[in-house]
Amino acid sequence: MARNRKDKDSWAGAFDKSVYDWSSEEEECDGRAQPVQVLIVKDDHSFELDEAALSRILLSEETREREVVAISVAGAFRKGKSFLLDFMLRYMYNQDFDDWLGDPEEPLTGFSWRGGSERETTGIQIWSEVFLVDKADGQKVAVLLMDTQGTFDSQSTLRDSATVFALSTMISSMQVYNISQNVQEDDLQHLQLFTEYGRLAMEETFLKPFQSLIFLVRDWSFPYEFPYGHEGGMKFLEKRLKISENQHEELQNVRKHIHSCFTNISCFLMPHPGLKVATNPHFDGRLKEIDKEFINNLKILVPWLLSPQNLDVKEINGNNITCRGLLEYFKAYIKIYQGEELPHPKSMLQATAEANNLAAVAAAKDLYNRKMEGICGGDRPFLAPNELQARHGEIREEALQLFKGVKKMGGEEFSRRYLQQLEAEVDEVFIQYIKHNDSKNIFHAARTPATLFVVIFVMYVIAGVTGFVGVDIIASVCNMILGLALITLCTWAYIRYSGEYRELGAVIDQVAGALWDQGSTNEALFKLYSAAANHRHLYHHAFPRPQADTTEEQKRKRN
Ligand SMILES: Nc1nc2c(ncn2[C@@H]2O[C@H](COP(=O)(O)OP(=O)(O)OP(=O)(O)O)[C@@H](O)[C@H]2O)c(=O)[nH]1
Ligand SMILES: [Mg+2]
Repeated sequence: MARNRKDKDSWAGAFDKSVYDWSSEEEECDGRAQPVQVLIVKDDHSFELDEAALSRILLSEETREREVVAISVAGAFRKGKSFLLDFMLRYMYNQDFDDWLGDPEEPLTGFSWRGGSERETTGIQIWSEVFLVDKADGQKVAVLLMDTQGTFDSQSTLRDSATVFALSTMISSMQVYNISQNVQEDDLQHLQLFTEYGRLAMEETFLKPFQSLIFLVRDWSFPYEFPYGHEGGMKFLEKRLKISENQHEELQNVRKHIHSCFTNISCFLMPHPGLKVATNPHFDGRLKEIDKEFINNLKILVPWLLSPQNLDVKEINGNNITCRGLLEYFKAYIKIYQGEELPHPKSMLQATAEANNLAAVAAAKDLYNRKMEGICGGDRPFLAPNELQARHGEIREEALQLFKGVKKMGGEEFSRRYLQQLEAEVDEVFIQYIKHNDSKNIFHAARTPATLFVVIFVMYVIAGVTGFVGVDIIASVCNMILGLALITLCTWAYIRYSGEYRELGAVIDQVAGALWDQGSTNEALFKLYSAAANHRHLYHHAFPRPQADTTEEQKRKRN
């Protein structure tokens, strides 16, 4: 459904109380405007896009080809986001009236809001009615209002909060960042985390990924420092987001990141709405119970956000997006968050604990590598394998002790995983050291040519003997093998000299190695056998046969 904001007749019906009298859970059954749940966060913390509902809003005849302005309000839970959006709705319906705020006795309805400490809004909700607004250049744009799940409620993981915030920032052209009392460093850090999570899911672009960011500071209590409103807000924000040389790098990075993400950044300081709003459980949003100061600033804030000249059309990669385009982007973005390719954002403690443990793993591995290099690395001479194994054992233990000795956050259980990782990595590196050490063994290096020489020699002798005896067929087979071995030897020599065709060289080495091992095992078996045969008398001497038993048995047999 779309409503033309200039269409006064339609406004009267729209502002009728019944229009707003909707709970967010109800379906749009009789065409009356209501919030529509388009992004659902399920109990298992997965996300689902209600494509049908979103299509109904974005693909209606009047809106689908119109350029879209998407306004979202996001921030921590229970800070009056939905409450503010309902005033925005009033403005959209009543804009042409001076007194757009309406009747002081009128309860505030629209997006579902309430008092209390438990969260209210979940996922992302969009007002079912798209407002058609005439911009100054005569173009009609479609304005979409979006309410979001508050971040950091007790039922959401950090990933849930980051995803909802990131998605709303990616989809909207104007993101109102609703914060309470002040712009704290953690507000900036969370914004950095969430926008980075959004940027990760978007294609790389040379343009800034997001458009307008409006810091909306609620319950501002220092008007004597910076006055309420936009101008005070801008001066305040300028001070907060200033980057200076002598600032710590961490502070600079957060600020640089925020500047690099948004095309426009502004700020508005809002006064406290009064104790009735904040603490009275029966407060239903009627104006007469809200502080005058708050209402006065509301009258400035909402037109400042929503008047036609201030509406920013949604742009992606420099192109204006229509409602139809926005639907496609929404579908594409949600797929990325449903998949597993994005890393999960981590809590500060978890990220710090991981960094601590990884740093300790790196330091321990470094120690191991340094010490092993001193023993068998580079051009150190060949070391007996037993000795190498013993030294590895000592140094490995030293590295593990170093890891265990470093102070790390996250606890024993958490760091055990990293200890196992360290052990595995050290053992893997040790295999490389063994290979490196082996390669320095001159006999090892000569194994391939030696094997090939032996094959050539043996084949030569067998071919000679069998040829002499007259078994020509065997002689020619041996000659063939001899030729092959000779070619292989030449090829191997060329590969070793030129460094080309290294794969082929590796195959030759492997085959020669296998032959060598085969030969040496056979040889070892042969040696074992002949030693056993030569020294059989010693065996009999050590384990004499049970003579008596045998004679008795023989006697029994004879009987
Ligand atoms: N202190 C204070 N309270 C406000 C303000 N605006 C609204 N409230 C009150 O804050 C409470 C929560 O309002 P909601 O609009 O439901 O808050 P929300 O941020 O949408 O909450 P979630 O949907 O749970 O994230 C209500 O009792 C409002 O009366 C404000 O500017 N300051
Ligand atoms: Mg809400």
